[in-house]
Amino acid sequence: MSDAAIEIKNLQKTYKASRKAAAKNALKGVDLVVPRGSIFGLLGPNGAGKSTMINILAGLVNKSSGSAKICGYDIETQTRQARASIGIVPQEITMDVFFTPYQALEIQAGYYGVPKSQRRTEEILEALGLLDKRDAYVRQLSGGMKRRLLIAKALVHNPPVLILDEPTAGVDIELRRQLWTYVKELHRRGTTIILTTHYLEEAEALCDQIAIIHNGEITANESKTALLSRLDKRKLVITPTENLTTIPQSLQSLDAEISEEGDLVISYQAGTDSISGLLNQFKEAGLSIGDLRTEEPDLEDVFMALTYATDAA
Ligand SMILES: Nc1ncnc2c1ncn2[C@@H]1O[C@H](COP(=O)(O)OP(=O)(O)OP(=O)(O)O)[C@@H](O)[C@H]1O
Repeated sequence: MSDAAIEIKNLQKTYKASRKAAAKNALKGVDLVVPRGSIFGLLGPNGAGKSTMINILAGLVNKSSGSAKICGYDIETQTRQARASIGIVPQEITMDVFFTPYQALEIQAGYYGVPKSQRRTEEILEALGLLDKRDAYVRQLSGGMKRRLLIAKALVHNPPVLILDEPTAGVDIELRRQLWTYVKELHRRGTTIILTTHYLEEAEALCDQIAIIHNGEITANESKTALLSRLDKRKLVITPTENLTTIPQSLQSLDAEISEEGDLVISYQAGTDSISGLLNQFKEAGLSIGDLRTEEPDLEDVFMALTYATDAA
């Protein structure tokens, strides 16, 4: 059995020009390996190519060149096994509203050829908190319930790989927590999870490996810890004893700002700038320190640096 849940090699996609738009090179030779058993975050700004990549894996978009395997099965030559190995929770809520959740899952199971004796319809409905809605019409479900039903549909054939495309966009915090509890449970039982999200703190909390895609190219792909340690920018947050409303003249050469709380926040390079030097400058400006702390970069800082640094250059 292949060690990789997903193995993509030199994947390219060019959307043909239409009357309304020029041709678009959406994926420019992507190489990506998603290890089995990981919770893998795929991050990128709007239009980066995430959906194109996912849709190629799902068989909804044809690649222009390159290859992709799901659990070792080539999407082109072993299409049936590749499709059976993956469940996809789409971004948009698209569902036939005239069925009940129970019927929707049964139809989906039929579509995947799951024999009646092996169906887990009730179990899945229960796991996603939808059992009491099993016979309600989908159109009567709340937005959050519809989203849970989408996850349920992606699970009927028990796929070893589950892709969640922006699953919590517009979902309230309570429901988001519930969804993640269930996703973590699936992961614990051995499912590889791939997640695209705009909520960077969500990727930071959940994913063990993260790839960043930008303009159809992978710009980073490493463990979350390695990614976070990439930036040597740190923040020194000083709470002065006196009220500070403007940055004193002698500190204006620093990368400093005053926060809403009235703290002086100085960004510095770890390893280059010395904290004691910064503190001396602060004291020389005639200020005294009430409190002091340093902050590590978060995923948002790393994402911004990796995604937009090259654009600005
Ligand atoms: N069917 C299509 N025809 C032409 N161009 C397309 C088509 N689908 C996507 N594109 C273009 O390809 C690029 C990548 O789009 P894609 O939807 O893969 O990005 P994304 O990273 O998923 O963005 P988002 O986060 O907004 O969903 C974009 O420039 C988009 O406009």
